[in-house]
Amino acid sequence: MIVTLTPNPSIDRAVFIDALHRGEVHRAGGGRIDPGGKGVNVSRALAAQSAATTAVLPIGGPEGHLLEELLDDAGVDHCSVPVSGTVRMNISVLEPDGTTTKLNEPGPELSPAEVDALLTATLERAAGAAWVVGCGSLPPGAPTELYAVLVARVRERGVRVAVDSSGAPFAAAVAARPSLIKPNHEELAELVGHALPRLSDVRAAAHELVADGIEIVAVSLGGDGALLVTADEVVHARATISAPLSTVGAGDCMLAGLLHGLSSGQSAPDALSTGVLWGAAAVTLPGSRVPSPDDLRGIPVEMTRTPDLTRTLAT
Ligand SMILES: Nc1ncnc2c1ncn2[C@@H]1O[C@H](COP(=O)(O)OP(=O)(O)O)[C@@H](O)[C@H]1O
Ligand SMILES: O=P(O)(O)OC[C@H]1O[C@](O)(COP(=O)(O)O)[C@@H](O)[C@@H]1O
Repeated sequence: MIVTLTPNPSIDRAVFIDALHRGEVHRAGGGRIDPGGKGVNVSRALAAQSAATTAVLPIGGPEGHLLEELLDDAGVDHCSVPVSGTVRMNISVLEPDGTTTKLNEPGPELSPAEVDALLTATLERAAGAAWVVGCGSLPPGAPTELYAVLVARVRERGVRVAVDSSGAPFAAAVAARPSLIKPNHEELAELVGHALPRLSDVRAAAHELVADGIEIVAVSLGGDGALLVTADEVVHARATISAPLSTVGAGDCMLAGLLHGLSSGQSAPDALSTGVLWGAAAVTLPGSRVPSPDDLRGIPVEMTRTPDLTRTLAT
């Protein structure tokens, strides 16, 4: 069982247009809505592969009801914590060449009691879980230390904990030493405070974090795949997708595949390959649709324990 906590979930609306022109009226060729928020996407990706998962999330307002309906339709088990504000709606504008412009709302203001209720619900479900994972931005009112507190409390219960976030909440969580983190290239650079143009720079930054006590650092690198670093291993995996459709939620699918692999007994390199496969499959799908078992077929993943560290990264 993998328990996800999404303090700031969303309804994701994807709008398809030919080209984005600032300040002009666009007639969209179509659109879709999906349940959203990073932990929600991790749970959706797991549920789509029939893996056990529960998503813990705040629910409020009409968008909250819609989110619950969408999760029910997708067969995603969820634990809704009622809040007085309204779940946000995030918009992705998708152009035919794969260019994605995202507009993310801040989310509802949570009261201290609502934040406590979210943590309590997550800890209740953590018992017996293989992993608890805290994902995404924090809504207004949630303390910067929310993920750091989650890490400490989950670890006390003997359960492994992962975090995927950004900015100050991510830095605070990293200081609390979760078992696993999954920054993307930009988030890792932000965390260590300097640019990481080559794979060797990413490896060095990840090594520093491992030396500080994080067991697994998995860095997603967009079209360059992902690099996983532990105290004993450096592994790179990559899948080539010739015409990516939408990268929204790809990192969440990658994290879901990685955690699923680890909790199913795969070695870290094999689990990384599973993660990269799920992430690559996600970019072949519209909006933030998550891959079905069929979508994973026929995508070859190259994995190596001796990556070319001189590789310059595109992302
Ligand atoms: N253009 C692409 N081609 C192939 N795979 C991709 C592409 N973009 C993303 N991926 C896959 O999705 C994963 C997550 O992508 P990334 O953009 O790094 O995450 P995030 O969504 O967190 O920013 C990558 O590790 C890779 O497996
Ligand atoms: O919590 P944040 O950082 O605002 O991100 C939330 C958004 O990110 C997503 O989880 C997608 O993730 P990506 O950043 O990987 O595209 C959406 O479902 C959601 O709208």
